Amino acid sequence: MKVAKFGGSSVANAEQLRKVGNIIKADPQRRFIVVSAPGKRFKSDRKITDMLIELGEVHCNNGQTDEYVYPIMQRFNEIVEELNISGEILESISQSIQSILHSKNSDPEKMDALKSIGEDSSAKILSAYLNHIGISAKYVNPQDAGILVSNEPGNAKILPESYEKIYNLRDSEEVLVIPGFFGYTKNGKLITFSRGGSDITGSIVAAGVKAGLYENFTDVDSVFSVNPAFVKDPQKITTLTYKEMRELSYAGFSVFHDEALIPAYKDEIPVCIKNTNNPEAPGTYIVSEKKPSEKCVVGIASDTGFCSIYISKYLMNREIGFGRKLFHILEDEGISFEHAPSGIDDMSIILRESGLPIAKEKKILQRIQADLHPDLISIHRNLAMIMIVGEGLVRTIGLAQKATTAIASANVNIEMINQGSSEVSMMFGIKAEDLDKAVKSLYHVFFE
Ligand SMILES: Nc1ncnc2c1ncn2[C@@H]1O[C@H](COP(=O)(O)OP(=O)(O)O)[C@@H](O)[C@H]1O
Ligand SMILES: N[C@@H](CC(=O)OP(=O)(O)O)C(=O)O
Repeated sequence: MKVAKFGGSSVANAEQLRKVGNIIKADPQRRFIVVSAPGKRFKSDRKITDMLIELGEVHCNNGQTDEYVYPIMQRFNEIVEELNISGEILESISQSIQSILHSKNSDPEKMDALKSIGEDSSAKILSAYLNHIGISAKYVNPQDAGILVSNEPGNAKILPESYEKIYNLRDSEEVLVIPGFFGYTKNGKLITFSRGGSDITGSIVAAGVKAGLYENFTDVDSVFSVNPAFVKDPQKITTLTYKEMRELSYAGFSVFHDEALIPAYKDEIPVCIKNTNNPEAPGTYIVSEKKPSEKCVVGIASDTGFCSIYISKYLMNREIGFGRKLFHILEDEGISFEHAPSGIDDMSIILRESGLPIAKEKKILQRIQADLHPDLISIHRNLAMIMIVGEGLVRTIGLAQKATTAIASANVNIEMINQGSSEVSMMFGIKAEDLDKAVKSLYHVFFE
């Protein structure tokens, strides 16, 4: 049996949902369906989740919400009308929104509940549509499915006891349609995963029901070796290992959530990324092992929005506890970091800029100054990270040189390199404004 997850682009409108219906009909093994909220129908369109977040923000700031509810209901109205299914679903979506807005819950609780409306409504609409076209289907709320999560609003983690309950879903005769992106705490509180988290739900359900395959339907034929925003028609990847995909998705391949691999990986359930608009295309398989290939690099991922804290102190290497004290300050201030390359007298901490807002900067610098007495400390913003990924990296001679030459030939200065901490990846930090030319040059050297 298979779990099929359909992303926002696959449920964006009635036309897309008809394609989803055909895909489910074409394979009786597709028994567990996980859906996202309606996504963008065209480039400048808005995702329903973004509209719901905006509604939540207006509500929490005591603003007038009617004009924010209206366009959300319009989108659902259009879908329901075009699919010719019962208008009762619309009534229940509208009631759910109003009861959240009028509840006595805290703002973060209301926000997560509002965010879940997109996925929840998609699942109700799809299950009604499947029945309409003759497929016996049932909507299942994540609480009834057994998806138990930690109490971290907007950033839930699955609780291990969930899997046993999810296994019981196998007994169902009907196709089960489960909304992605959220679960419930043991106390029954609704909590969402991080953004893009419907991929996580799909993987959890696949692991729970012990599926033979987790299909992740999106709007591209495969995972490409580089983000198609940088290079036109990049090379397709046919097979990736879990390790490679985790590094790539963490470093910017937004096609699949980086946290979504773990549940599938633990149970060795293969994942296949497929295209709803072209389901015949073979897609990309993510598996635990693959045959060694002549290609040592499978992908080049990149992302912007990073900054670094650079600290220099003579004899840092001999000062016992220096690193611990520094990390303690970050922990104390609730700041997580991504990388921490260090030298004899120097250390850089790479963070997401969102984790170190300008307002916090002064306090952090003061605390580091007071506790660690560095010779020099500075913060560099607007950085981008490029990650070169491949299982063959460890056994390839001259790869770092090839990469640095490619970046140099694009006339880009490398701010930092992190190699060796992961066996399957090599990281370069550069100025964000140089990203486009550096990635193009790397792609040219490794793939063209
Ligand atoms: N390396 C990559 N390979 C394929 N797609 C990528 C890659 N990097 C970024 N993407 C983007 O990911 C998009 C699909 O992810 P997403 O928008 O989350 O889809 P969905 O709406 O199905 O959840 C693609 O349209 C593509 O623009
Ligand atoms: N709708 C949620 C969760 C999700 O996974 O969406 P998508 O499948 O469109 O990436 C979000 O936008 O974050």
